[in-house]
Amino acid sequence: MKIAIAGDHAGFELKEVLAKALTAAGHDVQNLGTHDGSQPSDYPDFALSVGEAVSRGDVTRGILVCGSGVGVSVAANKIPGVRAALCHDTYSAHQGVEHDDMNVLCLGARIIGESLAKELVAAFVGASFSTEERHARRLGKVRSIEERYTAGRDR
Ligand SMILES: O=C(CO)[C@H](O)[C@H](O)[C@H](O)COP(=O)(O)O
Repeated sequence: MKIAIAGDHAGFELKEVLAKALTAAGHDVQNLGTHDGSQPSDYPDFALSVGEAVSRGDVTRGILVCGSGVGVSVAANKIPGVRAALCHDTYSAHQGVEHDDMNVLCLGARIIGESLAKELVAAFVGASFSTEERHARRLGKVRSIEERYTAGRDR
């Protein structure tokens, strides 16, 4: 799977660990920074990079890591076509894909450890959107909300 991953200074170390693990598992990983965790950086910049890669269809999924996971999830969800969520339990990490077609997983490096983060990522990338009609119907309603605010605008 093509996956874009990024994070700010707070997420740098965990992001690097996850990028290596995903590559080792055979995924095509685009590491969009930060590439220097010693320098302060701003989470919206990375949410934009990953969100745009997902929105354009350059990658299938995105992963964002900041201190809490909140900042990147707030920022990424501003981008049309992005369905980002902060998940620190494995049920949400796969159910968010199965029911909600979540395409960006957000993690908080100051909250969880490497082992849980790896399990969350595995649950996320291993899940697929359900074929059951009710989920497609609900996703259509989510898309209608987005279209109400983006109609007529350039992406
Ligand atoms: O964790 C976050 C809140 O969602 C942010 O994305 C940043 O990682 C955090 O604010 C960084 O904090 P710092 O005090 O500037 O290191």
